[in-house]
Amino acid sequence: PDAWDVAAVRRDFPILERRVHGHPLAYLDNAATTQKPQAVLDALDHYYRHDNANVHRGVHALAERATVAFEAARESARRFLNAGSTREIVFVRGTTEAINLVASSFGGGFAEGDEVILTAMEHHANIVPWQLLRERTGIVLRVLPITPDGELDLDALPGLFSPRTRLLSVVHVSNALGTINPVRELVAAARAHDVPVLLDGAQAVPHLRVDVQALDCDFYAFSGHKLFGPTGIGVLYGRERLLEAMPPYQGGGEMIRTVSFEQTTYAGLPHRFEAGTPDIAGAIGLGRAIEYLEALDRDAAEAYEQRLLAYATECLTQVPGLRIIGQARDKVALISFVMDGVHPHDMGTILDRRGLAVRAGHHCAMPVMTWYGLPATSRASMAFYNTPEEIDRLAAALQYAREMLA
Ligand SMILES: Cc1ncc(COP(=O)(O)O)c(CNc2co[nH]c2=O)c1O
Repeated sequence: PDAWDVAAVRRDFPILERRVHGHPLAYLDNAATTQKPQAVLDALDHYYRHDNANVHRGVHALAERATVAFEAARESARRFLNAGSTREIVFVRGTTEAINLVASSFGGGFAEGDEVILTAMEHHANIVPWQLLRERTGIVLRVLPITPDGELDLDALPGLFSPRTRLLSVVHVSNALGTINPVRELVAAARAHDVPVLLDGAQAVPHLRVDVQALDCDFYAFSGHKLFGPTGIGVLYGRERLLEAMPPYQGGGEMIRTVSFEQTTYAGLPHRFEAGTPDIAGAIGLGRAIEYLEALDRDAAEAYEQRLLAYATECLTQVPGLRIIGQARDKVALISFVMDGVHPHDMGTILDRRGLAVRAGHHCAMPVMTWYGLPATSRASMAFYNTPEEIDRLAAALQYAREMLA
């Protein structure tokens, strides 16, 4: 019997009752953003209805309540990542801003000729910030290749380290391929060269438990909207020792202690990296999403998703002319695919007309598409509220597309 009651979980997500083009919505685009449980929607409404005020330094009741709720969300994020201290939890807009913050503040100290190791599997959010840093500082980017199955070519990793290597920045789970990278192995390899590691956790956190102390990584980034929380809020975990030595990312209120035209002193961690009025409601919503996840049986959810991935892989493999892109041994419930004779955008439209929401395109991972010689793929990305029936509808629609267009 299923330890995972998907019908009960689906009742937590109002939007899943929607119909699209006259069909029940089958939302299979979770890698782009996830849907939100009622508890998160209630938390956002409750905050604005009962507790809204600006945070920190407030001397009135509402400001105190808002500050307590905001900092409680930070504690939830700390607990979720098992960070050692809330001083290591910086609220950002999302994974993109988290990586830009590290590139700008931590990378700002890099010298011409210093090296950053990336991989060919990265999302643009973990490529372009390093290219912007390269333009400013003259650093060198080294790229770890991937294999035809969509795994990192680990044999090539040792040769990429040099005495000039300053950082290894790598995706934990690929949004284009679904690959789960062996991040503990990657951190151990970097540690052997005394090189810090940033992990892009955007696609990992909705599927896997993350323990930054066990991983021994130096930075970990994720977005609230991939974790059943609001958009516009995310978290950068930074090892306290490193954050303490980093200059501020942005200047303004909240991040200062004293300001004069002669000299300004900065706030301590983590507020030094949080200039301006934060996304208070977003942080509270994220904290609520984390509590929602913590109340679930995460082992059962992971096992359910893996069964769904196996079923979907079996169903799609049987569709004539369909090729799955990314066959790593360790994957989250995400399948990229192409079909001979049907462009992914046409495929997306056909599926949409049947209420099936998938993503078509390069998924902000153009180097991955280039590696496979493809302009784009279709991508079905599942969460623990998707069902085998939705996979059956997807497979039937793919068969239809094949008969109509190929
Ligand atoms: C691996 C990875 N890194 C970084 C990001 C950027 O996150 P953001 O700052 O919250 O936008 C994404 C978002 N990935 C996707 C966004 O839309 N479709 C996707 O696959 C991602 O999948």
